[in-house]
Amino acid sequence: MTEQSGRAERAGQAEEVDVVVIGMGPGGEHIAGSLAEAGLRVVGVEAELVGGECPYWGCVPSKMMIRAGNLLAEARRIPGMAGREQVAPDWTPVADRIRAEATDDWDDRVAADRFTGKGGRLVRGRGRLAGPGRVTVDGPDGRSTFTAVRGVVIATGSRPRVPPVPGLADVPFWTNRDAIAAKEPPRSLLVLGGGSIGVELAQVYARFGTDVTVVEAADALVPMEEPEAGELLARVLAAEGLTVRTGARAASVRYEGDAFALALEDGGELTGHRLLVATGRGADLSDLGLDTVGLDPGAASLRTDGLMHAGHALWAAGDVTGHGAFTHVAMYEADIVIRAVLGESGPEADYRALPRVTFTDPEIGAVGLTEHAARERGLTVRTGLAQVPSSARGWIHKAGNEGFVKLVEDAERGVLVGATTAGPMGGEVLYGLAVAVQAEVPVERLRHMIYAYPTFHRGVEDALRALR
Ligand SMILES: Cc1cc2nc3c(=O)[nH]c(=O)nc-3n(C[C@H](O)[C@H](O)[C@H](O)COP(=O)(O)OP(=O)(O)OC[C@H]3O[C@@H](n4cnc5c(N)ncnc54)[C@H](O)[C@@H]3O)c2cc1C
Ligand SMILES: NC(=O)c1ccc[n+]([C@@H]2O[C@H](COP(=O)([O-])OP(=O)(O)OC[C@H]3O[C@@H](n4cnc5c(N)ncnc54)[C@H](O)[C@@H]3O)[C@@H](O)[C@H]2O)c1
Repeated sequence: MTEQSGRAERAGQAEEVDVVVIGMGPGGEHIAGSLAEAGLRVVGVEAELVGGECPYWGCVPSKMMIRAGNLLAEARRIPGMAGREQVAPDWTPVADRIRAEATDDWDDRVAADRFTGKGGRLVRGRGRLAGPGRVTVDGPDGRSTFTAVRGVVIATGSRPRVPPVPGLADVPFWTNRDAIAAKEPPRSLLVLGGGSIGVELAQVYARFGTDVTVVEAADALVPMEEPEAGELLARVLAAEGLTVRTGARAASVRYEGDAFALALEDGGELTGHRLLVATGRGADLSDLGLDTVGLDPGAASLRTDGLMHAGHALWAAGDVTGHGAFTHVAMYEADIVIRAVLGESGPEADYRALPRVTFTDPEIGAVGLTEHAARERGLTVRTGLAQVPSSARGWIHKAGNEGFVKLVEDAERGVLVGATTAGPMGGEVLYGLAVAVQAEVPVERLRHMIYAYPTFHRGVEDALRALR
């Protein structure tokens, strides 16, 4: 604390700074750090850990778990391909690695020092707006108030959405945080929700010996993606011994002894030693003081324009904007905010080629519109589908080669508006198609280029040939 800020706080006055960033997840940390490096007086406000959900309870530790699960799965593919295998899964190195390498045992000192090393000032506590350009923070040392002369950035992320299933609020269910911090795999696990979190964590735990059941209300797993992706995952997960229940709605939940009982609307009942609720995430705008700047605290997300303005001298980035709960969206929007605050020109936000990767095995890469979404928009759609196992590389790969490439073309313009790449390294195969969607490369051009043999991405050429 500087002498001036100490005096201001003791006197109960507002301290003047250039920018206040509320929420220091991937989006907020990038904005606050970059603006501080640019020489602005920046206060970063964080209620929990600098770095947010991604490094401590999200992307990073979950992908460490997935890497470990994939190693086991690859070893189990050795018979018939490369000899004999004897695999003994052990969660200890996974849990240890998450503590030692990913999260420092959920200690954010390195991230906090990184920010202050750039010249920023970290204020711990819960921030809220108290009028235009004014922020109060309630923290361990009491309340501080700031006036941000350039403006305020809201990057408060999202939190799990818990459905109103009778009994659920009264039982000790897991969210992603418990599933990431677990020191041992449970004997059995019920997973409510078959979206990204549900399927990624379900497959990992099953590979470490947990008896897993996935309960998804929609008719398919990962229902926001192409139906072929959900069908593929259901088939693969079932082959690995998981139980997958789609079109299944939970009617009530009980916790008795050491087990959960999940009653379904169709009359069935499922049991498990742990219950992971992974039914989506959403922003919580209720306690951000949005009413003090004329915005609706009851909205589902913070509406922004193309330069991420949520209001006058007020910007937002990341999950809170509702454009896709992904770290790459938070970072992309953060870059736009940084430019806007610094008065630099640049393109507005463009979500046409928003990439998603579900890191199951097979990975599900997707970009742009699904066939359904494209038809809903009234486009004249042609689709092309190619199966990975029938490609040269897929056939060579053999064990674990399930997957497909699906292309969605706006036939009137002759450009791709969406693509899905499921299979080994599906998320990496996606890249070329993300460029094609973003740059609107004519399908005719894509047809007449050279695809290296025998790569997985050569399936794109087959799918282009199948467009109709
Ligand atoms: C299990 C899991 C796996 C995931 N895997 C991936 C993946 O592989 N790839 C990917 O792209 N995305 C993944 N995500 C999503 C990714 O974690 C989020 O999209 C990303 O963290 C969003 O960043 P953010 O900055 O918007 O918000 P967050 O990371 O949510 O950070 C927001 C921060 O704001 C703080 N905060 C909130 N309110 C206040 C307040 N009033 N005052 C002060 N501080 C406040 C919070 O404490 C938090 O630290 C995953 C998420 C989960 C849960
Ligand atoms: N690989 C990645 O990039 C990655 C990984 C994990 C999470 N994430 C991000 O985090 C967000 C949240 O993940 P998520 O998996 O919780 O949400 P999600 O929106 O991906 O999936 C939630 C699923 O739960 C289902 N559902 C909702 N209510 C239900 C109910 N009562 N009973 C049964 N099923 C129900 C939905 O139909 C949906 O399929 C994702 O949208 C994604 O943006 C990304």
